[in-house]
Parts: sequence; structure tokens; C-alpha cells
Amino acid sequence: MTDRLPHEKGFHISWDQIHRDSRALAWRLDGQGPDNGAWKAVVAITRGGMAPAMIASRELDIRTVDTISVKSYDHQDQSEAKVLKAPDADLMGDGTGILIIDDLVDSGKTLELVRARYPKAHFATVYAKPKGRPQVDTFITEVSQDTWIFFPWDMALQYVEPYRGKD
Ligand SMILES: O=P(O)(O)OC[C@H]1O[C@H](OP(=O)(O)OP(=O)(O)O)[C@H](O)[C@@H]1O
Ligand code: HPA
Ligand SMILES: [Mg+2]
Repeated sequence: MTDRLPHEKGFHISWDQIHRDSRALAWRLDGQGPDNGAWKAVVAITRGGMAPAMIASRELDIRTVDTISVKSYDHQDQSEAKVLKAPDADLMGDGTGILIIDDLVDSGKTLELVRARYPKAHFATVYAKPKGRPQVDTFITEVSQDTWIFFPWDMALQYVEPYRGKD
């Protein structure tokens, strides 16, 4: 199901926009790590966090990149969040110096689950909705709770009827 729900506004993000916003996130995080400003590693929350984490780790010149797989939605239907794959335990410790990146925080359930495992990590998302804000340490753009964000990897260019040609 890719149509937005009736009560929701659609916020369509292009590849260019997510690239710019992910870069802005990286620049905001630069020099903010606990070890003289340095970060130990980047961890992407898959799958949506992988593109922003790739862009941020490139900007910050961090080559240690791991993933945590959390599934909390089936398309637009929320279910209970589950960890399907954990990152390297020796790397993570309690999360100190680890930059955990996701594309967005919505209800905050995903970050809450990951935060419980790595309480000392820094949590960063590109976009944030109000309910999830308490779970995120750094983000770039806030959108209203009733906005559904459409990411470029979930969309395709398609023909649109001219305005005049519509019924
Ligand atoms: O704050 P929450 O309400 O938990 O929602 C945010 C999470 O939901 C989406 O992931 P999803 O579980 O759909 O998986 P995906 O990243 O593989 O698309 C999104 O990428 C975030 O990770
Ligand atoms: O607004 C959203 N867009 C895409 N995926 C999501 N997962 C939770 N909220 C959203
Ligand atoms: Mg996700």
C-alpha cells in the first residue's frame, strides 16, 4: 500500500533532498563524539537508516559501520518492534562513542528499543515527528505527526495526467 492514509499529509523526499539533509546531519554531529570529539563507529538502523548512515559516515570519515535490524512496520501498519539482527557486541559495549543513525523517528518505538540496549549511544535521525522527539538526540527536520514521509527508495517517477485533462 503506497497511497497515503486519508488523515495524513504526504511529504515526498527526493534523493537530492535526503543527500543534503543527511550531509547536514553529519556536519551537525562532527566533533560531538565523546573521545575528543571523535566517534568510534556508525551503526545504521536497517533498512531506512542505511542511506543516511552511508552518507554521514562518508562525511565524518568513519569506516567502522555496523547495522542493527529493527522491524516495526509492515508498510504503513505498525506492529511490535523486534530486533532481527544485532551489531557486534564487542564494538557496541554500552553504546559509548557509537553514533546510531536512522532515517526518521515517528512514534519513537524503534529508538526506544535500541536505546534500551545501548543507553550511552548517540541517536540521530534525519527527520523527526513530535511523538518521537524525546528519543532522538540530533535531527535535521521536524514534520507534523500526521505527515507520512515518502522516501525516494519507496517511489518511482511516473506519468501524471495534465491538470486540464483530469475528470
Ligand atoms: O519511531 P517509529 O514509530 O518506531 O518509526 C520509525 C521507524 O520505522 C521505519 O522503519 P521500518 O520498521 O518500517 O523498517 P525499514 O527501515 O526496513 O523500512 C523507519 O525507517 C524507522 O526505522
Ligand atoms: O512517515 C513515515 N514514512 C516512512 N516510513 C515510516 N515509518 C514510520 N513512519 C514513517
Ligand atoms: Mg527503519
